[in-house]
Amino acid sequence: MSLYERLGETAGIRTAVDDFYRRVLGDPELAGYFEGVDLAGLHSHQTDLLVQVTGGPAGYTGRDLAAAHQGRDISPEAFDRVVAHLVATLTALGVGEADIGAVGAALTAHRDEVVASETAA
Ligand code: HEM
Repeated sequence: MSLYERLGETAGIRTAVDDFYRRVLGDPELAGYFEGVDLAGLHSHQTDLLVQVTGGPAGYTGRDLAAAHQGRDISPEAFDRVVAHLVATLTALGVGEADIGAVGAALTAHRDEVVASETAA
């Protein structure tokens, strides 16, 4: 069974993404990054991406992660908080520890594309 199936396929992943953004937007240290963002579009792209990377159908049509996050001045601390919220979501939904580790590792692999580099203007 793929991770996609264990997460409850697209419906389960959508539920997880909703819970995840509730946590992120409710975090005063993160909410500012999302001001003025089209949240419906973000939910849908984030769901498609997670479906795709966990072994479900490939349907992600958003920008690549470097382009989506460029110029947002995302700090390493903000990145870690976002990952922690996703771990909290998956824990609350009863996802197993090994699967949470796999999702966490998949996200952390993209750290350099998301976090602002110190030399960026
Ligand atoms: C590995 C971790 C992350 C992944 C996989 C991820 C994934 C995504 C995806 C798929 C999109 C949609 C792109 C599109 O619609 O074209 C997006 C947009 C966005 N992300 Fe992330 N993200 C991550 C970390 C973060 C962090 C740490 C922050 C801020 C603290 C953040 C803030 C945003 C914002 C503000 C947008 C909206 C961009 C826009 O609509 O113009 N992301 N992210």
